[in-house]
Amino acid sequence: MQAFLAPAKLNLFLHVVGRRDDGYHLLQSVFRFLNYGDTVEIEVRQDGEIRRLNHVEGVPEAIDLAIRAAQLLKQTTGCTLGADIQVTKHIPMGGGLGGGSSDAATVLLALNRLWGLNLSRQQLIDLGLQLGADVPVFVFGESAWAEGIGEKLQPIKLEPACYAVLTPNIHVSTPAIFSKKELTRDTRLAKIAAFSKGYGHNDLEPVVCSMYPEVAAALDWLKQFGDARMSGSGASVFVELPSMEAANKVVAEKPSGMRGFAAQGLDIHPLRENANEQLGSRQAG
Ligand SMILES: C[C@](O)(CO)[C@H](O)COP(=O)(O)OP(=O)(O)OC[C@H]1O[C@@H](n2ccc(N)nc2=O)[C@H](O)[C@@H]1O
Ligand SMILES: Nc1ncnc2c1ncn2[C@@H]1O[C@H](COP(=O)(O)OP(=O)(O)OP(=O)(O)O)[C@@H](O)[C@H]1O
Repeated sequence: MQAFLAPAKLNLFLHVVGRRDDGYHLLQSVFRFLNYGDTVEIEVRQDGEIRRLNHVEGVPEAIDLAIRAAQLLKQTTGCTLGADIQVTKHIPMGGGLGGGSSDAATVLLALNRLWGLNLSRQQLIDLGLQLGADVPVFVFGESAWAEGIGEKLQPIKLEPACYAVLTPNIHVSTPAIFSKKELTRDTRLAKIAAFSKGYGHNDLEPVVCSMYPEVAAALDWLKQFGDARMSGSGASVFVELPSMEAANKVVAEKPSGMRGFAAQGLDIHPLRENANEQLGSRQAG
């Protein structure tokens, strides 16, 4: 089996700027990957079957985004090969860190190569969007300024940074948060040039904090160390710290009732180079 990283992401800020007719929300956000994530192991099968080797608590095979990504890629391309897929989860589920989405993107990127499909990065982004709004950025593969529902992506240069990430032991439902009446949906549109460290806020944060006191408490505690924020639709909260030593120290001192890890920003997705090669060979051919 070949092993691939599916990194976690942070939303450094997240503005809700509108709503589409289909109910999906228009966002502006900066996505940053972390050098912490799930491990996705894949082995090509000659018989065309797609099989999940692991059990994920609460995630039946039929809805597992890693498996659905493989099935979608197979259906779309008519590839006759299959795959054994094993995901070792480290990213807290429903944590706003994009775990399932990242697993799906890693499967798309890895199978594109292992099945010899030569789909372009843009084709994989389009497929990823069918699986979820957070999948495209992982296929895009670098720190991004995101618009639309998360599929309009521009690269953005970010300073190196270390983070402490805490996840209260609760599960936040993304659709439930987006459907709340109290959610503000009219933050003013900004340009990418407006972004610098500490920019913006997370519009979903007050809604999640009012529904889940555990998230409010985690944020309050983390704010003693800096400008703490929630990622995505929560429940995870994070703060930037000057070093990994400082980040590890914060995680070691975290209050009970939550998970935590320290990580560094990851500028390029480990599978990004492969996507580029595919793109390059396609253009050359
Ligand atoms: C909050 C973020 O994590 C920020 O990165 C993402 O926008 C969420 O992305 P995701 O978990 O991949 O979300 P999806 O699985 O596509 O959507 C779940 C549900 O969240 C709501 N949703 C999601 C994304 C978005 N831009 N607007 C929405 O209103 C919709 O009700 C949708 O049915
Ligand atoms: N491979 C997978 N890993 C984790 N969750 C998955 C997976 N496949 C499907 N899911 C489903 O997706 C839900 C959300 O999980 P995920 O970890 O992606 O949330 P999240 O970090 O809040 O995502 P996002 O930030 O994209 O909203 C889970 O509760 C689970 O039902």
